Amino acid sequence: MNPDEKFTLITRNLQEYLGGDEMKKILQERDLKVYWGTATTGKPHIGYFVAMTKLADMLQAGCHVTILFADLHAYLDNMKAPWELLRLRTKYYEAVIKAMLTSIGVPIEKLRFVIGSSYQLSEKYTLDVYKMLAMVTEHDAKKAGAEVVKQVESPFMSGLVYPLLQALDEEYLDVDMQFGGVDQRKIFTFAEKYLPHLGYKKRAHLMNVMLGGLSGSKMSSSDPDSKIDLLDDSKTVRKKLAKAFCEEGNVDDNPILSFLKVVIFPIMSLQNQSTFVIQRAEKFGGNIQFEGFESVFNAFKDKKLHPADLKSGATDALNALLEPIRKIFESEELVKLTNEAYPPPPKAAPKAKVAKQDSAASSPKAAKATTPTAAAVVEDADASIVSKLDIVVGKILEVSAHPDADSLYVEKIDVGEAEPRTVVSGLRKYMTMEEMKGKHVLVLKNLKPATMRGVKSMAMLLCASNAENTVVEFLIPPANSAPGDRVFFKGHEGTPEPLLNPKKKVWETVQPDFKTREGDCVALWKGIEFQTEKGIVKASTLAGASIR
Ligand SMILES: N[C@@H](Cc1ccc(O)cc1)C(=O)O
Repeated sequence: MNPDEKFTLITRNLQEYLGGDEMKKILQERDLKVYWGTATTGKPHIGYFVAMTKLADMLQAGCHVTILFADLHAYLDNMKAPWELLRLRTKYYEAVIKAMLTSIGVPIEKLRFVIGSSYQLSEKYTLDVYKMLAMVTEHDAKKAGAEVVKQVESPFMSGLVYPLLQALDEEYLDVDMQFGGVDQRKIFTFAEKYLPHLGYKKRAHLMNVMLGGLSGSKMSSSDPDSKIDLLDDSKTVRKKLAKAFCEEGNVDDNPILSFLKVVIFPIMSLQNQSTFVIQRAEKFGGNIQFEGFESVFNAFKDKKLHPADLKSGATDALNALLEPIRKIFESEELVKLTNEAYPPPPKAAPKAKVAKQDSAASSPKAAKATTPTAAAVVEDADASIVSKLDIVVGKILEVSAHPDADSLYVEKIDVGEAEPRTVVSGLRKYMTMEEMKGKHVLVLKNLKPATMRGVKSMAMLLCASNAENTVVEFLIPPANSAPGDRVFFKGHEGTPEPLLNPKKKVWETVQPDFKTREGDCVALWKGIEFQTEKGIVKASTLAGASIR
């Protein structure tokens, strides 16, 4: 490969890169040195294939590739990985990433793997951190981390230090360029600005596209419906892809097409294949074949390729990538590591059966049959019906009076998604707009949207109210809550339904068992506390009150 060909391969399918001229200049003399870092937090999902595929390109183009397991960063970012679990998480990441690379045909012995804390605590590095602390403004540090570090109400200093260390890593890993998702952009430009202040060279930056989440926004480790775990079994993969957003003829907003474009086809091309086959039964017209991504893209755009067929082809291709990873993770050692690194929530209810059995849920008998003790939970899927509700923390961004109804407000609520949701609530009798604005609240996200006097409400605010219905107040999430934090009930954890089927009356079944506790106003379902990762949920003054 000549330098131009290398450059083309290194930069293909990227969303963006900075420092192309410098890269080209170096390529005239030698191969490039690059690193990709990952904070060892939640379990990696299939979105990571995008970066792995790119690393495969880079290796093919002669690059020296380093993978950084950024363990300290996982801790600095709001303790996404708690200190005790940090080593285990790092081991898990190492095993998963290596399995992914093997699965796409990358020879892992050609890569260098480094753990962040192995050099980030050295005297020299530490002194550089202090030097940066003395010259970076709080404003710049905050801005740099805004898309990467979890944003909370009372931010910790660790989140401000995070981008500083990421910038320094470029120097200490001795590379020409850093590669990462386009979400890293602000940290990358921060590094470009500050490394020269320390007398270090400014590096080039390469950014891959982010795979859209299956349900619309970005794929997130904390939203089980938005992501496909690398260890999901083939049936689950099929089911999740079947539900993914993929509108006929729509090529602009299509996670399935993106996945084919940035993962499947590049991997095929590295293996000198270009034919993509979608298996289809004879009675539906038999298999379909495509040469290159463009031909799939065009067929879909022209509505000659149906979403169901596209999904089916993508499912098979993805399952083929995941199968070797699943195999590797069957080993006793890795099963143990997985459980230790990601301890399952205590006494989790069996998830598998929850989905199909809810028809009986509308019968009051089924709902009342269980007692609030965790022991009663097991086996009976309906006993955990509450886990079907998708209740999350929201932040009220705006409130206005409904244009056509005296009792209603219209709010814009940030529920941790790309866009705030519009919510209509009958709260005008009970509180002022000023009392609502900026508040953290609980919202139920997966009721079927309802149009109220011409305004479509995309979620429901949960409130406590007294028996006479004269006092209504918000449920208050724990301190430091952030939009999108999910509410769960100990012993009844599960995956919420994407959208509740109104006929199954899940909300109607669960709601009568919602109460605030006598004495301390803690919100309960059948005596079990409303809880997020950060603590428990309460009403401010109403005890023994209903919740709706
Ligand atoms: N910021 C990266 C992790 C990372 C940390 C340190 C680095 O040097 C590089 C990358 C992420 O979001 O996962």
